[in-house]
Amino acid sequence: MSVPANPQKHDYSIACMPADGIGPEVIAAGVEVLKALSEASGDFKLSFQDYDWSSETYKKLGKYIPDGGLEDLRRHDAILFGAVGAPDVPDHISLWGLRLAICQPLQQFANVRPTKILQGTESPLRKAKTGDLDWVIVRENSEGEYAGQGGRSHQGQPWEVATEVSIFTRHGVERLIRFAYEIAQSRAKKHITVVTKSNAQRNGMVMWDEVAAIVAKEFPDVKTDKMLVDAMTCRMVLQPESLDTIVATNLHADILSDLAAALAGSIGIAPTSNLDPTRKNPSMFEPIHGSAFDITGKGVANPVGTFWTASEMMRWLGEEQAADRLMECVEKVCGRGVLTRDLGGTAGTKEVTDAVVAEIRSSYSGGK
Ligand SMILES: NC(=O)c1ccc[n+]([C@@H]2O[C@H](COP(=O)([O-])OP(=O)(O)OC[C@H]3O[C@@H](n4cnc5c(N)ncnc54)[C@H](O)[C@@H]3O)[C@@H](O)[C@H]2O)c1
Ligand SMILES: O=C(O)C[C@@H](O)C(=O)O
Ligand SMILES: [K+]
Ligand SMILES: [Mn+2]
Repeated sequence: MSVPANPQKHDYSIACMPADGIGPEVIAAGVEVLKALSEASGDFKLSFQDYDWSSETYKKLGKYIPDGGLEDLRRHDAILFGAVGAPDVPDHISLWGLRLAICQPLQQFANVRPTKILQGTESPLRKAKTGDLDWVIVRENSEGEYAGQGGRSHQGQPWEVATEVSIFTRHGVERLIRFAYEIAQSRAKKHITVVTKSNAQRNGMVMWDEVAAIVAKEFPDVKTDKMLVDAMTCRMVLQPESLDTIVATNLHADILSDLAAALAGSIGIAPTSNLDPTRKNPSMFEPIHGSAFDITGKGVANPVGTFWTASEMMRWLGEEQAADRLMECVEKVCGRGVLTRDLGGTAGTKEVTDAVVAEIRSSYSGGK
C-alpha cells in the first residue's frame, strides 16, 4: 500500500506551520537543522513556505484555516507542524480547527510514532537501557473515537445528554492494520502487537481483532500478538523489550504513545508522522508533544522531538541517508550530555540546536 517516493526528486517544498506555544520555538530549531543538513550534505534542496495558521489567527479572524487553505497546502511535498492549543481557546476548538482539520481531509490515516531510549539519556524504568525500548506505535488517524460523531442536547440542564460515538469502518481499520504490518515487516524483529479493548467494546473492537487476524495471513513472516489496552500499559512498563511494532485505535494509541515517550525519557523527544500512505496528499510531520504553555517563551523546550520529526520527514520524502545522518548527529549530541531540563540536563533549546548543527557540519566535512 505504501507507494515509494519519487527517487528522481531531490528538491522539496515544505509548508512550515509552527502554530502555538512552543511550536514556533521548536520548529525554528528544526528548520535551522534541516537547512544545515541540506547545505552540508548537498544531497537535496528544501524551500520552506511559512503558514501563520494558529490560535492567534483564529482569535483575529474566527478561523484557523483560511478559505482555500487546504487546496494551497496540497501543493507542498510535506507539512512541518509545531503544536496547536492556547490557554484562551477551548482545546476541542483548536484541535478540530487545525490539526484534525488537516489530517482528516488530507487522508493522513496512519499516525506513526517511533520511540526509543536515545544514547546518553535515561529511561525512568530502572532496568531499561538504550536498545531495550525501541518501538513504533501505529495510530489510526482518521476515525474511531475521533470521528467527531455525536452531540449534546439540553445543554446545561440536569438532564443534559452528550454522545461521543466511535466509528470503525472495515475499510479504515483494514488499511491501517495492513500499513502497520508493512512497518513491522520492515523492522528487524518482525513483531507486531495488536491492541484493542475487545472485552468491553464488543462491536468495533471485535471487528478490529477479526480484521487483524485476516491481514496477519498476508504477512506470514511477521509474528503477531494481541493485548487488551489496559494490560498493555503494564507490559510497556514491565517488559519493554518484548514489544516492537504496536497498532491501536486513534484514542488508545494517543494515550499509549505519550506513555511510550515518557518511558523513553521525555515527551520532548518523540516524533509523529501523519501519513497518507497512498501519497495522493502531502503528509504532515510534528513532534508528539503539545504547545506546552508552562514552558513557552523560556528557551527550554526540547527540540529533539522536532529533529527526529524532521528526520522522519526526510525519510518519507526518500532521503534515507540524510534522515539516518540527522539522527546519528542528534544521538551524538545527546550522548555528549547536551540535554534539556526534561532529560535531566541544563542546556536550552538554542544550545542543543547549535550543537546538532555543528555536529552535522563536522560529520559531512569528515567525508561521506
Ligand atoms: N498535536 C498537537 O498539536 C497537540 C498535542 C498534544 C497537546 N496539544 C495541545 O497542547 C496544549 C497543552 O497540552 P498538554 O499540556 O496536555 O500537553 P503538552 O505536550 O503540551 O505538555 C505536557 C507536559 O510536557 C512538557 N513538554 C511538552 N513538550 C516539551 C518539550 N518539547 N520539551 C520539554 N517539555 C515539554 C510540558 O512543559 C508539560 O509539562 C493543549 O491545548 C492541547 O490540546 C496539541
Ligand atoms: O489527540 C490528538 O490528536 C491531539 C494530541 O494529543 C496529539 O497526540 O496530537
Ligand atoms: K505536536
Ligand atoms: Mn496526544
